[in-house]
Amino acid sequence: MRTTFAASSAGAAMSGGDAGEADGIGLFLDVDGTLLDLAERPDEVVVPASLIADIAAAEARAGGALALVSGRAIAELDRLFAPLRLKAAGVHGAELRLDPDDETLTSANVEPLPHALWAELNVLLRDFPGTFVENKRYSYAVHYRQSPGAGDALRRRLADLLETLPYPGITMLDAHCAFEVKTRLFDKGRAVAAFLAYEPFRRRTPIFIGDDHTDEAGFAAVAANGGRGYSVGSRRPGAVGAFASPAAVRAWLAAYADGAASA
Ligand SMILES: O=P(O)(O)OC[C@H]1O[C@H](O[C@H]2O[C@H](CO)[C@@H](O)[C@H](O)[C@H]2O)[C@H](O)[C@@H](O)[C@@H]1O
Repeated sequence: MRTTFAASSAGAAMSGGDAGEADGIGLFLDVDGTLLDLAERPDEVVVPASLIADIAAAEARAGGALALVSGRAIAELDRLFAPLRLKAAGVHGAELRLDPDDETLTSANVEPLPHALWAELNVLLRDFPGTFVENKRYSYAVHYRQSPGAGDALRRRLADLLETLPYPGITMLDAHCAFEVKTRLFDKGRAVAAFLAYEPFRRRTPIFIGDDHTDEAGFAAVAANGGRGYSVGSRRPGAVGAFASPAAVRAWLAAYADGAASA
């Protein structure tokens, strides 16, 4: 069963508590292109066994204040990072799991996208061999990694489609060789804000690490709450620094988990 989550009212209902344990940071980690190297297809990513152990140890060092903030669905994150079941935001914040013992919640007012739009996208993609669309209920990700030259034409066709179809409020975001078709009702920034209203994130200094345009809302949210965003590869708008690669993020996480690095 899914429940609707309203960040503001639930946050106000939280009791107080000292969040000053550990070293005072709250870690928000993007997945693809940040913790994991990018792969040709979404189901081809490799999760190093050492990463699972390092995330668990980093979560312990952060006093539990660690969450995945991903474009993937939470069920998919659980499969990738098994046996861990982490605090997580999925599908760019449409799904929230503030406590690993809880079920997955959907953000307030967020509904699955219309099936008719899914059908329209599949028809459109017949003109773009090598592309495909991934159905995440609250977002349809149109992938063109295997047809990289198609990006510009595909962007124009998708924009035209969204303009002409009767689905108000649906937009698309540029991602890595993909366009995320979603409503404007949720994003990674709002997901981070929801976590920050809860223990153990309250009063922590939030750190967000992400790699693409969809992560920029996360960088803005941590900056607005006294924290810092770091991108991966190039330095993206809103980030105060950048890791060279996902391998560099994993190395930092391992060092942080060991107590050999801080944030
Ligand atoms: O927010 P993230 O955790 O970074 O997830 C973003 C998207 O990741 C996946 O797509 C991306 O990674 C694939 C595997 O490396 C790659 O083939 C694809 O080109 C990338 O766009 C995932 O499929 C999406 O649903 C996520 O939104």
